[in-house]
Amino acid sequence: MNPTFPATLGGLLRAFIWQHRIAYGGAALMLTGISLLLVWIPTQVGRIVDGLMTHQLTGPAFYRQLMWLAGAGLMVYALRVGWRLALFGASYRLGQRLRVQLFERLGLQGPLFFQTQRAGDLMALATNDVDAVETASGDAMLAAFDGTQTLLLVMATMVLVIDWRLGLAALLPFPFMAWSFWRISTRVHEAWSQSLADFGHMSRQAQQSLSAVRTVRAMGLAAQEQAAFKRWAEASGEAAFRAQRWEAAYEPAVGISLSAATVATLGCGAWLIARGELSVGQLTAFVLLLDRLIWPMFAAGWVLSLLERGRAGWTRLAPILRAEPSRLDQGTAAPVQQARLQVRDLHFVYDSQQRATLQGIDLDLRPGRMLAVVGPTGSGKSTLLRLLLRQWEPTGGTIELDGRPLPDWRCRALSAAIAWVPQEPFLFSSSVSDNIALARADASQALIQAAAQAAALHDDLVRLAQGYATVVGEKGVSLSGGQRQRVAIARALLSDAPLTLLDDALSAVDTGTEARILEALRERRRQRPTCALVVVTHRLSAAVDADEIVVLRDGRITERGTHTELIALGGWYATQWRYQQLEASLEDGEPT
Ligand SMILES: Nc1ncnc2c1ncn2[C@@H]1O[C@H](COP(=O)(O)OP(=O)(O)OP(=O)(O)O)[C@@H](O)[C@H]1O
Repeated sequence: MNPTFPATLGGLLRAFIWQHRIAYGGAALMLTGISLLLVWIPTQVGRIVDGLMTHQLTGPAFYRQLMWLAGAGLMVYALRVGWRLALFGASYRLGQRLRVQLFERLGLQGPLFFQTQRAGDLMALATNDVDAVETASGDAMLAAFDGTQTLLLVMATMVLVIDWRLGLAALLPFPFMAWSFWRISTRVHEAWSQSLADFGHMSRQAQQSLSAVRTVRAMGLAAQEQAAFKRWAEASGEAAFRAQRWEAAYEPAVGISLSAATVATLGCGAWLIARGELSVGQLTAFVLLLDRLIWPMFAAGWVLSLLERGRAGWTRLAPILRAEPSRLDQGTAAPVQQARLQVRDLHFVYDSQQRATLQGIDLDLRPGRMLAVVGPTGSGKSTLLRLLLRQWEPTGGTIELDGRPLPDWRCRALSAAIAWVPQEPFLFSSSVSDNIALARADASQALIQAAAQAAALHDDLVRLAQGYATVVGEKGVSLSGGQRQRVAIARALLSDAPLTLLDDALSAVDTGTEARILEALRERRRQRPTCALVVVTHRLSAAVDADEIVVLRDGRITERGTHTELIALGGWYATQWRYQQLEASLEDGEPT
């Protein structure tokens, strides 16, 4: 577990408040000033009432007292603005820090993590759950401090300054209120936890439906997806409303308790006035002070509710923020100079699989050369590339690039050294130009165009209304599958990476285009002899010119050699080649 973040909300808030002690201290001082003034005002009113009743307060002295009251009111206003700026300024920083760290942490996680976490849930964490923790560090801290302080000050003034017997009478209903608060806060916590969990489900549902919008429509699943979304939205809303309903019960509990306290105070006060032990002004001040207790009572309920929400949010956030990165970046070597690849006795087993996906793989790829990996579907070809990219760690054996094991390289250096074109390339929702220049933001338009030409994409692009400036839509929806593949190939051609990995990346182009692209890649190796190419392909025509072809079957290399050698061997490769040649000639209408 990553120790940067404490496991509990209490721990997090303590650490954060200590870190921002000046802002919190300033807010606390201003709140104390407000509480003192708010307690002083009723006692001042009491003094004025007594002065008026005894005719001792008249003329300028009376107006002076009124001015003091007005001054105190203005001061309260100014201090209220001050604490808000200090406190909320700090609590927003917590929200911001949590969001940034969440994003950074997600960047350190590998595929295994994302196999168990869903994007929608992670979005809900970054929005709703962070909000809940932020509010707990701002509003809740304010209400807890201010409520407690006001309560203590008001009680002390009632008991010590006015009359302790009145104070005792006013306290009689308080045990009932404490019991009600405890009951209500338990229910509020349950309801908020449920609401946040259901909100996560709702976000996940929305993310899933929107990212697969074409499939959803094509399969006529829109109504079903909408119903699922509605179900989670309703469940989340219902749980939030349940929490609000329980929170609403605070008000009657406070109202009943304060009414009972007022009745007890008036009864006891009348008795004390009759005995000549209390003045009318003192009773007035006391009753006004009772009013000051409303805020601490509400604050108690509010604080409990906000902290419960914050706790529910933190319970979901902390495991993600504290999770160890699944891809350790402890290497120091950089940059990779040349694409020399050595794989020795490589084994790999996916956690969820019983059998090894790769077993005893040995490969040698020298700069300037091309390796082709072929084999039946599910034989482990893409897995091999994922291990080269360090998306997964081998369970046995070693992979060396430019003479060093992969973990010795800085992750950034490794990413910069390998241009990977996956089976389904990802395009960002920006222009085609930007998508091609992703790995080289400084590339000129001429270079981008040259890469597009080499990837046999240029002619397609000039036919688009906006040309290279065409925005490709989310995930590149406005381009065909073959165009998306060629944008990704142009991206690889433009990058400085010495090692290029094509994972069945020519499957959506015709054989003529495939040949042009392979020729461009060969030309690149000729111009930059430090570069090498690994091509995973089902179509053997893409492997013919490779310096070495390996056949993977059930995770093992069963055949290896050049095209001519493998044809002579008469194994899987030779059979597939004959079959694919026959298929191609039938498509061309040339019966053999
Ligand atoms: N993330 C994963 N978790 C568990 N098993 C996986 C995962 N990815 C792939 N596999 C399994 O590993 C095996 C090899 O898959 P891989 O994608 O490497 O095959 P491939 O040769 O590239 O297949 P294709 O030619 O169809 O793309 C398959 O049995 C697959 O089910």
